[in-house]
Amino acid sequence: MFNYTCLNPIAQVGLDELSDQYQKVEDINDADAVLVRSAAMHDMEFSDKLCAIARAGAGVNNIPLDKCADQGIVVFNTPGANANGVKELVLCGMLLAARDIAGGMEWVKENASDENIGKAMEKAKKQFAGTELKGKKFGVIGLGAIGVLVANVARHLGMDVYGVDPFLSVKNALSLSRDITVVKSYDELYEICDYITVHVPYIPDTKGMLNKEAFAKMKDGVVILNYARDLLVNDEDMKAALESGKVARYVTDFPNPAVMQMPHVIATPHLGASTAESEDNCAVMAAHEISEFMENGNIINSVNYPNCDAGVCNTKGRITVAHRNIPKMLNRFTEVLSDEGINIDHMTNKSRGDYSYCVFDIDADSTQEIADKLNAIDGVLKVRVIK
Ligand SMILES: NC(=O)c1ccc[n+]([C@@H]2O[C@H](COP(=O)([O-])OP(=O)(O)OC[C@H]3O[C@@H](n4cnc5c(N)ncnc54)[C@H](O)[C@@H]3O)[C@@H](O)[C@H]2O)c1
Ligand SMILES: O=C(O)CC[C@@H](O)C(=O)O
Repeated sequence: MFNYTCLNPIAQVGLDELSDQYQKVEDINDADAVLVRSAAMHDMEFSDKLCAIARAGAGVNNIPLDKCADQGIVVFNTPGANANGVKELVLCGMLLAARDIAGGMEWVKENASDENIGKAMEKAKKQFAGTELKGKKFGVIGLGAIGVLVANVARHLGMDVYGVDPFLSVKNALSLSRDITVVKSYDELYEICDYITVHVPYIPDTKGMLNKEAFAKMKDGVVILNYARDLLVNDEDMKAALESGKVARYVTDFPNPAVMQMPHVIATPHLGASTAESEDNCAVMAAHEISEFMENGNIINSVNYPNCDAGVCNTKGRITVAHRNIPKMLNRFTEVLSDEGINIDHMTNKSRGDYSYCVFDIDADSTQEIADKLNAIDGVLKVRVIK
């Protein structure tokens, strides 16, 4: 039996994917696995029992990835599962920025009881007029799951689309409409675009990337869309850019008190992934990742350990070892197993940065005693008896 806990509401359709081998618990200290969305986990302590955290979503900046890796806790996310939900909201944000739809709707509410509203609005409407998206230059920073969809939809609207991504994958490059221009530097994109949208993870390298130096290179009156994370934008510099007119509109899914004091802000309350479809997709993918890991020891879509797929175990036993990526570890593991007279039928070892993960399929039943001996090796972070 495996225990799991949910730190945020997780769509039931996902939880239903967990078999009757799983029971929900309230206390994270009793859990083998955690399902989470945006709950802040940086200040949490994790028990030795905890093996896996699945983020039902893309961004993992709410989870202490290195601390988890050091404790042998594998963290997963659900790549692409909510990308369409975000794409549709970005499209909405572009339209809200191009035309004063919100102002117009507000005016209608205020004048709702005016018998002559039909006449009055024909006079009033000029104050809400805007521009069209067609023909405008649109820049996408980060051509991942969301960025690619946003770039393609903008192209279909007749925009002239540019993208930049220093780590563009072949899969994503192939998913881009052919007439989208991929540029090599942010500067190239900043100089030409009327609309700039950001879809990169929040990591030390991207912190505050939209700052006064970046704004200085952009066209006057540029529209900035941020459906990625608040701290990608330097708030003080954004305030100055909005006040001077350098940035005409800041459309963000991440309001805070400082942002809400700024002029020309269009804000939504982190709604990008809040659609029934995205929530279901993320929950189902997260539940599959947890089941595969808890039941077979396989790692799919991890963000702090290597992916590792040894399939279903067809031998008598399976043991997994999360360990530091340092020399001689495999020698030590095989020594423990051979000292026990155990033959290894199949072994997979994968590494990612400072961490490695090993799956041993053996010709004997795994015992807690063997697991304890492996656990005692310096550099081992977590050993699990799968079978
Ligand atoms: N508003 C929301 O509700 C919502 C929903 C989903 C995701 N997000 C945010 O959007 C981000 C992107 O999501 P995704 O699903 O597209 O992720 P993704 O991993 O598919 O794409 C991220 C892309 O950013 C690129 N990248 C990384 N560092 C970069 C850099 N320094 N400069 C340019 N590109 C860089 C990567 O190569 C990758 O292609 C997430 O990390 C998350 O913070 C927000
Ligand atoms: O869970 C959510 O609602 C938001 C998720 C989103 O920010 C993400 O990074 O996937």
